[in-house]
Amino acid sequence: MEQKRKKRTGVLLIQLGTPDSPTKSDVKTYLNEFLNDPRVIDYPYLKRKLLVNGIIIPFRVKESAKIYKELWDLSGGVSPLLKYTESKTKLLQERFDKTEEDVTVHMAMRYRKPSMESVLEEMRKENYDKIIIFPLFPHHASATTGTAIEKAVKIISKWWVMPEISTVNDFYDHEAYIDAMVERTKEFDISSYDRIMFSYHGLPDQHVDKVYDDGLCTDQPCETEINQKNKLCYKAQVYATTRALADKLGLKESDYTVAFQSRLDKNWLEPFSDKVIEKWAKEGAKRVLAFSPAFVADCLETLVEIGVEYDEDFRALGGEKVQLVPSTNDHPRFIDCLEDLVRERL
Ligand SMILES: C=CC1=C(C)c2cc3[nH]c(cc4nc(cc5[nH]c(cc1n2)c(C)c5CCC(=O)O)C(CCC(=O)O)=C4C)c(C)c3C=C
Ligand SMILES: [Fe+2]
Repeated sequence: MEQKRKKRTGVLLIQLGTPDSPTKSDVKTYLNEFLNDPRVIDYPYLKRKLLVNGIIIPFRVKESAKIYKELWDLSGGVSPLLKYTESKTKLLQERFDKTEEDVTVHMAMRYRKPSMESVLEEMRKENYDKIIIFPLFPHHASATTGTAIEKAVKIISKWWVMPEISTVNDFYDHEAYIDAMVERTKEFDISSYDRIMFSYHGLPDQHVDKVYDDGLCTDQPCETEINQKNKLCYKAQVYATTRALADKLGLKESDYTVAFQSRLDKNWLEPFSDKVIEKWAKEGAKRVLAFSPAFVADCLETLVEIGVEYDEDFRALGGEKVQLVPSTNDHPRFIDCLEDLVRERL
């Protein structure tokens, strides 16, 4: 009898992407690719072009390049987002190298390099039986998970031979992801902080409203429950992560605040993290512990926005310290999470 052939699986870990370097020209190229994505700035083509290329990029690029330079300086001359995506890929591969399964782990960035086109072309040549598209975002958003899956599927759909395809849509409540965040907290004495913030990347209100066929996100109980209607709503998922984390950290609801950072304009999810920090400083708070669970790798938004800018603003108003809890990065418990999510799909 013929021996059963072993199934070959290729995993594609996808991160958001980062500029090639912190120069103005590389940051401009990155912002141009990123912000012209219709799932990110969801306006009709001409309106988006005018807004992004006529207003946002010209007004933003100088400041963005400056903060990217700060990030590179803080992180040894590399993008931490790229560095940690590479180390996650290597560590996950090592897990599968020790097993019977034939699994190869690749990584790509949705914007810039390594590009999804080039990595998926390598994967096509491998002739995998199955491809697992794995965006590295715990919370589902059209601007992150959605665009990564759409692009991968668009590229694969042009192949002559189609492999089996599986996707990871979210992992906001995966036990190992929550545990990895909790492990990161162990180097801090939570009881020594007078305020605790869970600061998530923001989203325009209209992005969460578009999850619902009738009504708005604010009509839903997203802050207190996940249900059939809001299960893929970013806001509902970040609150669910917060409840799971608070539970494991032994925090009561009154001990912490959920807030949203990195907005481009005022019609984004509220409360805004920077405003909350400002209010706390004015109330006389001295020490803030800030978690940023939407990011599974440290990046501009964690190391510079929270770790430097919020800290400076807080001190300027009389506070002592905004302490960032590092992202899960390549913590072994987070690699457990990745392994688990792949294994469930083999
Ligand atoms: C964690 C999930 C993310 C969501 C949701 C998200 C939405 C979103 N972001 C922008 C605009 C910008 N984001 C920028 C940086 C950035 N964003 C994420 C993740 C999410 N974004 C990451 C991981 C990073 C950092 C990348 C790095 O290189 O370290 C930037 C660039 C920086 C800046 O100029 O401030 C912009 C711009 C929008 C418009 C959006 C949803 C609509
Ligand atoms: Fe962003």
